[in-house]
Amino acid sequence: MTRIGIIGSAGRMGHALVAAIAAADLVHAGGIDKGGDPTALAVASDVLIDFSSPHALEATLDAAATAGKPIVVGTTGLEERHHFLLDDASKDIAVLQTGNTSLGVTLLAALVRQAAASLGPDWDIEIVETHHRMKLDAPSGTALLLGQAAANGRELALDSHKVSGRDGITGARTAGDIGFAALRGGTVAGDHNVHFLGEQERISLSHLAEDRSIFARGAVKAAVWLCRQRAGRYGMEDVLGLPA
Ligand SMILES: NC(=O)C1=CN([C@@H]2O[C@H](COP(=O)(O)OP(=O)(O)OC[C@H]3O[C@@H](n4cnc5c(N)ncnc54)[C@H](OP(=O)(O)O)[C@@H]3O)[C@@H](O)[C@H]2O)C=CC1
Ligand SMILES: O=C(O)C1=N[C@H](C(=O)O)C[C@H](O)C1
Repeated sequence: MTRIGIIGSAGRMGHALVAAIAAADLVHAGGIDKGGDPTALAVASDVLIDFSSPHALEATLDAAATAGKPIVVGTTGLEERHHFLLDDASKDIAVLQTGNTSLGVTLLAALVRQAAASLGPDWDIEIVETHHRMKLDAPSGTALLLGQAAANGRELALDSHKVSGRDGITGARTAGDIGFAALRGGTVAGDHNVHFLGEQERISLSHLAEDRSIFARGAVKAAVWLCRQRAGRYGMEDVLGLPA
């Protein structure tokens, strides 16, 4: 039976993961939080799942690569340098990183890509996300993932078209921008709305997470799948057999 080690085990997602591992009849190999030893955890596990902090990533990837164990990274707030670290580790081990491990958002990303490609550049794209008051990063990893899907559909680079958190005299909207707005409050597990705004008509594609158990189930499914993969970089669409 697959032994799963958790980075960020005492957190909200850590608790949800422990429940999902038990529900899937798998083995919880242990967990660490800030100050814990990722090397010992990697040795004791068949696969690692990391839902913690970007600050943990470098040491966690080193531990996974040294022990030769695959890793699912769900932590958000990652910067370009973290993606270089992920690319580097994926030369030696199987690495799956995603801003959202749910089935629903993975499907939504494919739909957003298709809609962006079909509607064309005359339709403005705005992404609105709502999360609980404790969330540390914005825009959410999911919003960025959906923005990337829209940019892929339009065959353009998200970095040069991303506009986040407008305030003040912003001027008129630039054609081709992909806008992001973040709301924070209460206990919302994660709502994402992708708006396509055209001339006299609008389309909105949405995903509403009712409980973070959906992320935990997806992460556990991904971890089991990842144990059978070669070294490389993967996404949830690979696990679920959906288009990227
Ligand atoms: N991809 C997805 O589908 C999802 C991603 N997330 C992301 O997962 C992450 C965690 O979310 P959540 O569980 O709500 O957050 P919490 O704050 O509840 O938990 C984070 C945990 O990580 C631990 N941690 C912090 N720094 C380190 C470190 N350097 N090394 C090891 N452990 C550390 C914390 O320990 P301590 O208390 O000791 O600091 C804490 O137990 C966030 O980035 C969030 O956005 C969340 C849900 C779904
Ligand atoms: O911090 C959270 O809670 C969540 N984080 C992820 C994100 O940043 O998109 C996924 C989910 O929306 C919950």
